[in-house]
Amino acid sequence: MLNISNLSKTYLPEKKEALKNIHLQIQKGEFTALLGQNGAGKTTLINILAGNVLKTAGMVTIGGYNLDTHALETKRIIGIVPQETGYDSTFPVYETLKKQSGYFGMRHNGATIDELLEALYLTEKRNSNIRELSGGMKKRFLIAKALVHRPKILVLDEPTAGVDIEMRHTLYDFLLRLHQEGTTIILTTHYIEEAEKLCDRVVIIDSGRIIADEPKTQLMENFSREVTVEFQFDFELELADMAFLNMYHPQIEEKTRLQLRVPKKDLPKVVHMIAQKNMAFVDLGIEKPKLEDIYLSLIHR
Ligand SMILES: Nc1ncnc2c1ncn2[C@@H]1O[C@H](COP(=O)(O)OP(=O)(O)OP(=O)(O)O)[C@@H](O)[C@H]1O
Repeated sequence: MLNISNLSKTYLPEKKEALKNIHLQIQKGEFTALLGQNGAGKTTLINILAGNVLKTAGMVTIGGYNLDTHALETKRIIGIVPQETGYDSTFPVYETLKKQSGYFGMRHNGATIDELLEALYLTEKRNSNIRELSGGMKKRFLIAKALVHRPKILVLDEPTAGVDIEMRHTLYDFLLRLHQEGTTIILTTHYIEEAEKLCDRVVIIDSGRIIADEPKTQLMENFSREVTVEFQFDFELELADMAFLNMYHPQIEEKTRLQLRVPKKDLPKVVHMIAQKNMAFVDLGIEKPKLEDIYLSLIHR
């Protein structure tokens, strides 16, 4: 669906290398998170796909069309939701979406626009000037604008930044529905829980390079070889009595909870070691690392 090879971008005149030899293949129907710190190169990549920034080297095909030779065709396949909310216009919402449809030769898609306005909670604002929308409404308007031509791929550059929590969850539901209906989605975000909740693949960019690209479950699996295990007892514990567990870094919380860091393969052994000491626990919890921990450990590696 999207094929990026040897993609590089150097901004002149400072010769800032924003992307360094990027390779990325996105299959139809994937929901991919593109993560990276400020300045990692995410927006540059999206702007290249949108045709707003010229690449320095490499090849991009979108839905089989080469971006260099078939720019117009690529625009029909992809919908881009830009990061900035500086989008300003004195035109009304509905009229702008209608005009946007016109660019793609879609003249009778009033029903699609109505549906989008409804799903994005903008129906009441259909006749308002875009300038009068709040930041969060503008974001939703930009999503509608990217979708009026029913693109097969939707790319969103931090769609939920500055959007309140309730509306963020509404957007998650909207994106999940869109994905279920077959749209391929690429999402950049700084909210790791967003990637965790929505995406099935995680690509991490650092200083213009892809440093991780894996199915989310695989990435988490690779990093979750060690888990935190917490045993709850109904009597008070002494750290000195836990020396037999020293290799698992024992810690006592609120006198009755014992926390250990245990490689997964040692879990049965640890339970056995505790049972052998006649320490009957009343509850047991296992905490796997979160995507956030994995992300931080990768970019600081
Ligand atoms: N027009 C430009 N001219 C020169 N340098 C630029 C330009 N646009 C971006 N850069 C630089 O390229 C690098 C990548 O920037 P980019 O905006 O792609 O990062 P990002 O990952 O989207 O960051 P953020 O999370 O802050 O949006 C940064 O060092 C940035 O300063």
